[in-house]
Amino acid sequence: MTPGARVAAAIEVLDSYLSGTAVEQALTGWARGHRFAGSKDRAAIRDHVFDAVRRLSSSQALGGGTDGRAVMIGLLRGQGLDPAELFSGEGHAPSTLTEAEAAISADMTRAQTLDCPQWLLPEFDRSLAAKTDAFLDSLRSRAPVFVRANLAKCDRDTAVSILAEDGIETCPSSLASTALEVLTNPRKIKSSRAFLEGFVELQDAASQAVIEDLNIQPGMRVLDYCAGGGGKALAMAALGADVTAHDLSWERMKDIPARAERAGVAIRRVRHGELETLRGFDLVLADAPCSGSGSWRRAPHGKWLLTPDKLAEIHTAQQEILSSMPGFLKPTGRMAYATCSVLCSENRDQVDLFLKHHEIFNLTAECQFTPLDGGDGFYLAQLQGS
Ligand SMILES: C[S@@+](CC[C@H](N)C(=O)[O-])C[C@H]1O[C@@H](n2cnc3c(N)ncnc32)[C@H](O)[C@@H]1O
Repeated sequence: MTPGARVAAAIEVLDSYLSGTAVEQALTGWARGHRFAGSKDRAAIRDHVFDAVRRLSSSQALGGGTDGRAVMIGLLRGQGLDPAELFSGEGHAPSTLTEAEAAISADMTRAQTLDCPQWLLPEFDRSLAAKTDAFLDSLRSRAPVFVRANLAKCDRDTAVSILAEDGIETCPSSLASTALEVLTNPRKIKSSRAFLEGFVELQDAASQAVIEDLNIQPGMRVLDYCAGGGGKALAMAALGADVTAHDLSWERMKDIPARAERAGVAIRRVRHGELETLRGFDLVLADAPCSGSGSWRRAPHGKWLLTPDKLAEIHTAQQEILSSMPGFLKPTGRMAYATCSVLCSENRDQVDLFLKHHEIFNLTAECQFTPLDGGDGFYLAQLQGS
């Protein structure tokens, strides 16, 4: 496919997305109907689409409309390119720009310039103060890819060498002692020997930093209360913790056994109803459901899907999770509350509310990562009873 034909394909996918189809589903639907497209074409189309979703409001303003064609015109303009070069009308490229399309000059609001839903801007300002604009701007670009060296099988230098055998160049990240930033061939990771034999796992560097901050010791009994696919459970098990994984949804934990086997670690899974029988953990971690605002570089559709009502539901779930954690701790145990969000309303406000109703607990440590540190945005608060 020519570069112009790839843009035309991205316009089709964006039209489907903008009419309500989930972005992954819109991409898969297009690929099914165009089996001639090779993997490089599909990757290029995917990149256009995700770039456009990251920059949706500025692209719509710069393209002078709300459909896929306007978004792609605006995206190219926002990237400093001349859309007329790809909108050539030749072959399968999109038709040439109309006079009106060529003449658009946009006067954007701050929210449009930063590609932030207008209603969320005050909460970002409250949460990040002077860093808000730089943070929101960082969400407009692709996220780097990181892997975690699995200390249960190798050290970080060995992981670098094994990845290099498959042409995957990496460099150490300063965010965590296990983290490697992938510099070349990120799409090859899942088929590399390093991944298939469990020497590395895909995991964001800030996620790894959160685990490092927990100071896990071998033999520590840890409950991963919101384990999901097990990213953090695996990282803690690799440090020698005795990990029990729990999630409201059993289905979400279905990959944990295979991932644990590949990593050479053991993780026990418990169903929601069985948890009441388990007590006395040294550490209970809740990597709570959240808006995902810290990872919107990676999952940019999240920012356009969030509504005030959905955020309110998330707050309620976070409060309930925090309140149920103390029941699983041993008397001197520690609670760790984490989100991949940078919003105060999901982080410190939740912790303050918990502390107000649980006076014997103290906040012993707190940290907030943002994409300006290199990885995703992540919040961690640690609490201990007195
Ligand atoms: C941010 S994800 C966890 C990601 C995971 N810790 C990882 O590192 O891969 C949040 C998880 O919380 C789960 N969850 C939502 N509400 C819950 C609740 N009330 N109790 C326990 N888990 C819950 C969701 O099903 C989801 O899997």
